[in-house]
Amino acid sequence: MSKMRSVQNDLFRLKNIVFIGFMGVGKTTVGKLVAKKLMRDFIDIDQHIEAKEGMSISKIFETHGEKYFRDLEKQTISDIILNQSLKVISLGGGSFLQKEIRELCLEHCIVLSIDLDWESWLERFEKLKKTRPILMNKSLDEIKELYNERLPIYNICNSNIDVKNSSPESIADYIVESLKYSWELYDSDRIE
Ligand SMILES: Nc1ncnc2c1ncn2[C@@H]1O[C@H](COP(=O)(O)OP(=O)(O)OP(=O)(O)O)[C@@H](O)[C@H]1O
Ligand SMILES: O=C(O)C1=C[C@@H](O)[C@@H](O)[C@H](O)C1
Ligand SMILES: [Mg+2]
Repeated sequence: MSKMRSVQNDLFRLKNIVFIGFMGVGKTTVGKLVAKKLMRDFIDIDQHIEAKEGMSISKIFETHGEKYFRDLEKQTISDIILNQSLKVISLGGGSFLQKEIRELCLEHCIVLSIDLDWESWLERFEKLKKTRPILMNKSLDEIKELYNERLPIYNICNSNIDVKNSSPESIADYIVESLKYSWELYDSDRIE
């Protein structure tokens, strides 16, 4: 009995891994670590846009408005996903709300949602509020409403990762182990 790796399996292994989730849950922090552990290149969409535009996300919102940023986000993500493979990509927290981005990611990538409960998220709020324009000028009640509104969208994914009380390193280890397991499972299904 020999183990044959099919073309389909090779394609599965080439897929980009995409992290989604609410602002500040750790997509950038964990994505970078996962990329390193899998020896893949890492792309953070917010950082990519900042470099391309030569200004911070806050400044882009301030100068051009949110619509301009959302269009840029859609264009950037589509271009990367349709033209690159084997990457680990962390999306901006609001991008998955756009239907086109969601459909593209779900069709072409492995989509992992990083989930952090509201109480744990609140502990990070002070650190986040200066650099996330969406959090500025909003009361905590309004932010909680936004958090709850977005939850069902982040649940449209291939897998949810609950990160409460875990260090970035241990979250990344867990994700890498789970991915390797699913790749092996896929292999063993194909024993001929
Ligand atoms: N597992 C963790 N435990 C404690 N702090 C964390 C953890 N993961 C990330 N952080 C901290 O939380 C903050 C936000 O993390 P990060 O920038 O990775 O979030 P993000 O999901 O990429 O946010 P955004 O959607 O705004 O890009 C950072 O200060 C980071 O150091
Ligand atoms: O959740 C959001 O809407 C955002 C999250 C950040 O990653 C940035 O993309 C930007 O601040 C908007
Ligand atoms: Mg980020």
